[in-house]
Amino acid sequence: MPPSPRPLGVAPAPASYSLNLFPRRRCLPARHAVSMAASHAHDAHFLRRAADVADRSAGLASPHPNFGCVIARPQLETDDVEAWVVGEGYLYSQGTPCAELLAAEEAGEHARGATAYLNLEPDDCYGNSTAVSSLVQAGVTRVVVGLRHPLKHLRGKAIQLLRHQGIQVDVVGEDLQSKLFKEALGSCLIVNAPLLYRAAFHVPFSVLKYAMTADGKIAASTGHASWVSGKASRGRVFELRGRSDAIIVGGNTVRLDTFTCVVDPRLTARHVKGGHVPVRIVMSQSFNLPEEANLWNVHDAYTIVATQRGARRDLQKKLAMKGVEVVEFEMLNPRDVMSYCYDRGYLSVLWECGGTLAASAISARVIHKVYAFFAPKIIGGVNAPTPVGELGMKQMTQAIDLIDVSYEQVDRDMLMSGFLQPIPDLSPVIPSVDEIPSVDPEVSPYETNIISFYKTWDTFGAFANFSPHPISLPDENGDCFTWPTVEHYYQAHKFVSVDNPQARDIVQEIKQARSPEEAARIGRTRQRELPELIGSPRKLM
Ligand SMILES: Nc1c(N[C@@H]2O[C@H](COP(=O)(O)O)[C@@H](O)[C@H]2O)[nH]c(=O)[nH]c1=O
Repeated sequence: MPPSPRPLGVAPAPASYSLNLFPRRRCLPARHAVSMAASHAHDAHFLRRAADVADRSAGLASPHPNFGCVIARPQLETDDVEAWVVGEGYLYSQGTPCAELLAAEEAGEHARGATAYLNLEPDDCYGNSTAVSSLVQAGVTRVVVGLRHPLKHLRGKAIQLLRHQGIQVDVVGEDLQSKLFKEALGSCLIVNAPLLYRAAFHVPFSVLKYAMTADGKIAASTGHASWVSGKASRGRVFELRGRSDAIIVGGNTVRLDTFTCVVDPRLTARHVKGGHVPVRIVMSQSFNLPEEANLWNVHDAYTIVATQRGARRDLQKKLAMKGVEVVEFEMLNPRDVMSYCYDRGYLSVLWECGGTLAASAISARVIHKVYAFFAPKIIGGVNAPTPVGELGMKQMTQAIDLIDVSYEQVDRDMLMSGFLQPIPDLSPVIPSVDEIPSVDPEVSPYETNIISFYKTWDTFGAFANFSPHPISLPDENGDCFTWPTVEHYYQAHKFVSVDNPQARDIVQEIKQARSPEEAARIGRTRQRELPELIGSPRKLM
């Protein structure tokens, strides 16, 4: 609870201010009308604080975003800007009062003439006790917004409503352009990275977490893994789980830990009593799972087993009797499971799986961030498992570079975290249709019917060659063949029109490639090595 501010004894300040950025050291008498320019430095400071406040709802508010609201007004009696905060709040669960209402209630009369800082444009606009009505009734005269709402049907609505109520609304990157906002904007993006990724890619924000010894192993060759990382690191893992809607492990993790009686995983966020308990998802194509396991105790947490259609129906029934939900997929793969999680409203998923499944998820481009705990120990073991299995990369130059990498020591361990794909910054975004004429009458709202699909994770990424979905087409003999991806089909058809056994072998090799990346690598390499086998383009269909 911020210290209650001393009344300034002033009438609500006008909507715009002019602040003496270098106030004289002596305290001005409080009766002086407070005037302050919207100082970018102060705005950035409070916006960053709003993002930090919003982060308190991580894992609790899903599928709602993490909203934070800080209401502040200058107090000339003190240089301590923290004392300028008169109220703050965050959405602490679904169906609870919005952050703006909580902040306004805390600020009371001190909200009049103050500025409200929001990490994200509110979503609930219409009706009482909503973000907009709370700010209007509180009497704030200015609102600073970090990010417009990323969901198109909500984008720009609250901003427009607040402006219609005569409140000055400054959006970072639009009305507020200054490098001073770089860090605060970064905080606004990160605190809602799950929502931004979900809105952009239509899959939950996925984090791959593993603990690895200094010699690159996640367990001994026997599978024994208790523990690689220390207690403090495992505490951080509990926090990560507490922010996630679901945790994913492979069947091997359950089998291994249970059969070797090593650590029968529970995958619960045991750091706080009564904290958020994520769903546990086991991906197992064969359904070759133990009848008894901690994970089947649904009193700890809800458990889902994702499997291939028809796998071990007898065991499915037994687990279903224990309250485990079994979901069957035509072809069990990370992207389909993530689409399923998207449909269930999950924002954030934590993958705590073995290397095979981790590689498959990375290849399917559903992993967005990595948390790697490095432990200062050596275990050795030629067959000891490693964090990521086969990605089809044969040259180090193909390695995926992490971006926005952070390093942190956690007791004796080192935590490295980084993004595999940049946070999709949906701002500056196209303002909602009815705002466009006021923004730029020349721009038709339908200008944006051009689509791009450079990457499989673009909105229309399904049109990209690498998009992980099969296509069935007649081959040169007229027989229907199902290609794993368009890339497989494209690379193979460089060689089909040459009647040569080597060319036919290459086509077979590409057909068997386990990923579009591998198909591309084979096609390009063979094309470079044997240009004479490249056929003249002919009707491919
Ligand atoms: N051994 C190991 C990890 N192993 C992961 O944690 C799971 C067991 O966690 P729990 O079910 O909470 O006991 C296990 O299934 C595997 O996914 N994680 C780590 O952070 N550090 C470690 O040293």
